[in-house]
Amino acid sequence: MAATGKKQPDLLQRLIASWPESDSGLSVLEVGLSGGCDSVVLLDLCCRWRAEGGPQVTAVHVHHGLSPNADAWADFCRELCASRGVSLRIEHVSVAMAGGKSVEAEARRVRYAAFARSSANLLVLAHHCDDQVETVWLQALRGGGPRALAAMPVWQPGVHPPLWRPLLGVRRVEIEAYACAHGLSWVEDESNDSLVYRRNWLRHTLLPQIEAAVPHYRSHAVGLAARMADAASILDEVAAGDLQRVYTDEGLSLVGLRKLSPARQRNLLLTWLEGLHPQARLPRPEELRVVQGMLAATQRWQRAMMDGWLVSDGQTLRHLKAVGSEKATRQEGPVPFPEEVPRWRPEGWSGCLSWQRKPGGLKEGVWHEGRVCLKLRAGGERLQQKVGRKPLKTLFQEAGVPEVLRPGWPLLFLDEELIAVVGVAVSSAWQDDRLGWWPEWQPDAS
Ligand SMILES: Nc1ncnc2c1ncn2[C@@H]1O[C@H](COP(=O)(O)OP(=O)(O)OP(=O)(O)O)[C@@H](O)[C@H]1O
Repeated sequence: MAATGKKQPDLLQRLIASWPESDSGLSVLEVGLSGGCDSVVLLDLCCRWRAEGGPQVTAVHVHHGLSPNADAWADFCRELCASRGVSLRIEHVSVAMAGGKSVEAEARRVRYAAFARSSANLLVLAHHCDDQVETVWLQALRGGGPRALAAMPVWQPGVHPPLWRPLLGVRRVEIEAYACAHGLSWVEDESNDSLVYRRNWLRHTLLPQIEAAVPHYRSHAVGLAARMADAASILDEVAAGDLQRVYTDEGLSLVGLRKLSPARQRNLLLTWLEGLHPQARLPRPEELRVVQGMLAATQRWQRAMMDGWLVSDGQTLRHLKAVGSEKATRQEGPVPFPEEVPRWRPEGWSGCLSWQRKPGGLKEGVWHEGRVCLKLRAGGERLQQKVGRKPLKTLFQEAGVPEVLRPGWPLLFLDEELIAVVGVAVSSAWQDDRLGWWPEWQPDAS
C-alpha cells in the first residue's frame, strides 16, 4: 500500500491555517484514527506539527468489531502510534443492529459516544472535501432541512471534546497524493466498496456521473453547505427569540404561537421538539407529523412521545414526562409515603408531589399514620365523594385529565383505600372541609 508520488508540501500549512484559535492554550489533541488513508495522513500531519512546536498528539481507535479484520486494524493503529510516539486509546464498542436502524448510523452513534470519553482538549477528524460533498448529497436524498444540508463544520465547539476537521477543504486525491509522497501505509476497509451502503453507492455510481456533467459540482455542494449553515443559524436565532416570547410557566402558548407566520410556527416547533430529545431525535418525517399535529391542535390533543406525552388543551402545549411506569411500579411495589411531606420526589416516579393548604384537602396528619403510599391505577378504583363512590374515570373526565395521562396518574392510598387522586380530588372520608392538605403533582417537564 505504500507508494511514492508528487509531494504536497502545503497540507500542513493548510491544517494549521484552519485552526481557528492559533494562540489559544491547546495542549493535547486526539486524532480519530481508523487506520484508513485519511486519518493516517492526519496523524502524520499532526505529528509534524508537534515536531514544529504544535500541540501534543494522542489518538483514539474505535474497534467496532464489525469486520473480520477489525483486530488487524487495531493492531495496525497500535504499531503506527508506537512508531510515532503517540499514545493510543482503543475503544471497544458493540454495534446493536436492531430497531430498523442502519449499521452505519448505529456505528457512527457508538463511535461518537466513544469519542466523547476523551480527556483531550480537542478531537481531530480526517473528514475531507469529498466526505462533505457526499454528506450534502446524502442529506438531500433524505429530505434534510437547512441544518442537515449544512453538513459538517470545520470547527464544532459545542460538544465534548470539541471537534476539528482541518482537512474539510482538502480533496481526497490530495490526501492520497500526500500519503503516497510520504510513503505512508494504511489499511483498507473492505466495506468502502460495498454498494449496499448509500454513501458508497453515491461515491462510486452517482457522483462520477454528476462530475462528468458538472465538473465543479464539489465546490457547488460545499458552497451550498456553507449557505445552509448560515441559514440554519439564523433559523436558530429566530426560533430562540420566538420561543422566549411564546413560552410561559404553563408551557408553550398556542395563542402566541398562532400570531407567528406559518413558517416561523413550524421552525419554532421543530426547534422545541429537537430540544426535548437532543440525544435521540425523532426521524425527520415523524417530527414533521408531530408538528402538523401540534399546529392543528385547536382542541384537546395528545401524542405519546418516547418518554412521555405532548399534551394540548387548545391553549397551551406542554411536554409531560411519563409519571412512573407500569414496569417501575410492578418492580418496586407501592412507594411508601415519607413522614416529612412538603415536597416529595418518590423513587421510580419522574415527578414531585407537593402540598398546598386549602379547603377540602386531606386531614392533617393522615400521612403520620405511616401507611400512606403512592400507586398507579390498577383498575376498578373508586374515590369516596359526598355523593357516593365515584369511579376514577368520571373524576378524570370532570377534571379534564387527558386520557393518555390517566394510566400513569399518581394515586394516594391509605393501606388499600384510595384517599386522593392527586391534583384532582380527595376522599370525603378523609377530607377537612376547612383547611386541609391538597396534593399536587408536578411531572418533570423538559
Ligand atoms: N473506527 C474509528 N476510530 C477512530 N476514528 C475513526 C474511526 N472511524 C472513523 N474515524 C474518524 O472519522 C473520520 C471520518 O470517518 P469516515 O468513516 O468517514 O472515514 P473514512 O473516509 O473511512 O476515513 P479513513 O480513510 O481515515 O478511514 C475518519 O477519517 C477518522 O478521523
